Amino acid sequence: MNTVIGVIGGSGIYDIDGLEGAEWTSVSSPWGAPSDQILTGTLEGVKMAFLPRHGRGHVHAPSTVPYRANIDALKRLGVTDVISVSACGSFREDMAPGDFVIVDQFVDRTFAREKSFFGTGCVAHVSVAHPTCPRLSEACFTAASAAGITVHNGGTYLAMEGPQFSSMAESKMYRDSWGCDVIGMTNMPEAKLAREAELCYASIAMITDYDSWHPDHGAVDINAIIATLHGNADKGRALVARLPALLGADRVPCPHGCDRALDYAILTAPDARDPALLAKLDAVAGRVL
Ligand SMILES: CSC[C@H]1O[C@H](OP(=O)(O)O)[C@H](O)[C@@H]1O
Ligand SMILES: Nc1ncnc2[nH]cnc12
Repeated sequence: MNTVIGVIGGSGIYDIDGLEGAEWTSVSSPWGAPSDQILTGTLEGVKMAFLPRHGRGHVHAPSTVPYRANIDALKRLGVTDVISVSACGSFREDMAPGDFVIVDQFVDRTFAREKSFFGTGCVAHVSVAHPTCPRLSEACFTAASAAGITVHNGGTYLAMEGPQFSSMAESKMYRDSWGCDVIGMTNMPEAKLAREAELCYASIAMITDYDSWHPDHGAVDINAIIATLHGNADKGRALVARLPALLGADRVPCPHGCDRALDYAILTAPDARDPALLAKLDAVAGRVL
């Protein structure tokens, strides 16, 4: 099996350079239109697929990003490993703007998004106890370190609905009572859907601000975020460029079982399954259906 690296670029990252045979490709999905076309190509002999999460021109808000269509479209292109690159705020003094965090846990506070490919007619329950892939996350940490980026290995990401930033009371609660490290608006349900689609998922959080808890930094300022984003985006691209060499073109099964997440997940009896839903699940769950 071949490795195909899928990169979901967040705010400030709308393309990547250096791909051989780069081409923007339209992918249709039964889950609706993805955020944009997908840039496909090869880097150091490894296939890559890049999707701007908000679309080129930043069209989609965090609540309206078509998360299911995006993950389904990447799966249809043969993607095996998804790297999410996102802007985020920090709850930790030592996780400063400009630093990267390889996220390994989430608290999902989103409430206005479709969170599963499954439902009436085909019910499935996958585990997200460990929502990111340790192997892929390790490769991201190694790539970031080699690219000279200040990177923190592990952190809990609070996924909020947005689009407004948090109040100071919320920010302090997420930090002091809930023990979260960073905050953003997009990694959920993306990570859950990647698990349902049996894709390895790693999240690179690029810190742009201290949210609103920090006594010396005041409220989140979008202009300051954008200034930091420009520096972060180049570092993000440098990190991604190192991944093909680390992951290699020949893919061995995930030692953590991400690519077998559906083995025992589907509860609906075969004769009770909804044919229309099964048809939509062809890419995501075709391996087990
Ligand atoms: C530009 S600040 C708020 C915006 O940025 C982040 O987007 P992404 O995760 O796609 O990089 C954050 O989650 C908000 O959507
Ligand atoms: N402070 C913050 N809260 C939520 N999303 C963000 N994206 C960047 N900074 C953020």
